[in-house]
Amino acid sequence: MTRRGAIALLLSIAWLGACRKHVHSEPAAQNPWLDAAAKVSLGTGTPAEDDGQWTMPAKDYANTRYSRLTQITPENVKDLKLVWSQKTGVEGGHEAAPLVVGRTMYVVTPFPNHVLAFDLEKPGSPPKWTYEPKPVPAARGVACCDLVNRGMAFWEGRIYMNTLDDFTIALDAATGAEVWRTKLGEVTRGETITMAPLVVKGHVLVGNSGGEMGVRGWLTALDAKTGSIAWRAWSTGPDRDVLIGPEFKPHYASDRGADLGVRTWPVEQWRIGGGTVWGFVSYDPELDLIYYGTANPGPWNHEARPGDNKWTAGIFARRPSDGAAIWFYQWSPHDVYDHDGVNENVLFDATSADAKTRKVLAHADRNGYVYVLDRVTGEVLSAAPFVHVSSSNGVDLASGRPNMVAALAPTTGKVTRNICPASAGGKDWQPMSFSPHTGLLYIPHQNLCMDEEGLESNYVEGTPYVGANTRFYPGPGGHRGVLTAWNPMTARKVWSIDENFPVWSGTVATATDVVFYGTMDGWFKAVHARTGAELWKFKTDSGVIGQPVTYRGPDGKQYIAVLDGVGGWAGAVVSNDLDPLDGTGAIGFVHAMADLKNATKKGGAVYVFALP
Ligand SMILES: O=C(O)c1cc(C(=O)O)c2c(n1)C(=O)C(=O)c1cc(C(=O)O)[nH]c1-2
Repeated sequence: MTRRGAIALLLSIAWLGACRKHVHSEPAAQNPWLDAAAKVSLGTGTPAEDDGQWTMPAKDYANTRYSRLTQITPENVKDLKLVWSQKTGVEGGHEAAPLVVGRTMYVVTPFPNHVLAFDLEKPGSPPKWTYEPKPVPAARGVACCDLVNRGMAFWEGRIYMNTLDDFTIALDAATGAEVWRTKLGEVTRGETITMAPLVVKGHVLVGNSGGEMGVRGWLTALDAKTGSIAWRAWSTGPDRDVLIGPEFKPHYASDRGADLGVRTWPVEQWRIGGGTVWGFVSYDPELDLIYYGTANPGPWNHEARPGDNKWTAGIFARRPSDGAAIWFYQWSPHDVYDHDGVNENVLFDATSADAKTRKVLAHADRNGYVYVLDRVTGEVLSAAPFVHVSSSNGVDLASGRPNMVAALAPTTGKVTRNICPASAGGKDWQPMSFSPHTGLLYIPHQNLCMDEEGLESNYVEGTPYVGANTRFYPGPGGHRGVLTAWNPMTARKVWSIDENFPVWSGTVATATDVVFYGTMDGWFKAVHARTGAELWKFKTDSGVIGQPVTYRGPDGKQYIAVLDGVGGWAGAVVSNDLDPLDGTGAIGFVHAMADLKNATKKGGAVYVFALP
């Protein structure tokens, strides 16, 4: 078949798969944490937030993206109207959540990372101030997956932001004046920053990107007042660099022992071994622990790095004051697929069928499993596939390790086919929401498999260090995107909506059982949280990969806001003007996205909706 023929076939398969809705049921295992009688609640670890505002991308420290606002309901959401919209002035992958603090909305764009403050009190919400940090253009050349920025954080009168060229900056929220800026990394080494900072007890927590460039990952805490660096916890290397000390008590034996961040790697490989920290950070104020994931070990070609490659592709619990590691768990020991481990961790309380209550976290990993972990100890309570998984056969709860299918591990010079999920995973960075009202997670994700061939790779500072040829294509069913409503206490899908393109936006859930999400072909949708029934949709100019938010405006009304501007890894074919006929583009993602150019165009705007 010709390449064009193959693409046409792929398109028609994908189209057939678009927008179907499924209701699913599978028997649950014998596990008191997997039982219809198990209950969830927001729990004592979640402080009561002011639902009128949205001060951090994840809404709250627990990363719920859940709002208690009730004006917009399943009955009246069909009447939602666009009340204002403004272009950001930048066209590219807009992944950020707008922040709303008091009477102002704050938006950050992809590179060059402009910040816009909109006055919500004036008609049309005109800009109040803008800030341009002027990152160096060289940062564009080393970002792996588009030039994105996932948002900012508000804390005590200041806005905290990161730039693609490795600065963290504090701005006066009232005026946009720069208060301090601190350089955290080196673009010349391939380091960038795309993640949203989180402020915890006066520390701004920031992690780096560059796992595809031989960067060594870290999470850094800065003093929110002064910008000075309080601590840095590396994701590889000796215990002293990883801030592993006497308090470190991982649940699984394979995470215990001295200097595993060195000893689980070939000599010196940990220095260029990845484990970057580019996802969302959660915080439990009661346990006083932060939770965050570490990304893939580098290079992708795993034959260059035998061993578990600690502490990559896992999750750390740390104390925010000094960064001390408390526990670690590795989703994907010796990750062979770039499955990373940075997806968000949503904190809530769970009561098992036998009436034991534990503080847990839920995590939908790129490796295809939704995990529920005890967040005090790091023990895995359950792990169940939420997408088609061929690369492993379940997770062994005794060891915590996935049962990998050896025959599907890619090798150098040979193409291994039908690896599911693809490198981008069952779900990538796009954050899910959690409703304590329905007890469900609303997971935006993709349905992609891949073929992969390992390549020899040599490390040259500041250049790609991947060592793999990959080719992504739709998974079973032919649709490339899914919104799944998932019960973490039965490990069952309750309903799902198939979308033609990967669902690369965040989701938000409200107390009235409305869930919002966006599609890469530019639909912003509201669905019923209990059934998945479509209730409303609006067509934006460009595809939506941003994180929707909801807030109470100065007039007392409930608003919904979202950014459009297609891009990210999945949308790089449009945002980076890649040739749709060259399937190797964006490390093989373009092969699955050749038709996106026909469905949407570049953009970048904020859209705000309300009832009349
Ligand atoms: O290893 C890394 O440092 C790193 C960084 C990033 C990033 O900063 O955007 C992504 C990834 N990896 C990655 O694996 C990935 O799937 C991904 C998707 C996206 C996106 O914004 O759509 N970024 C990234």
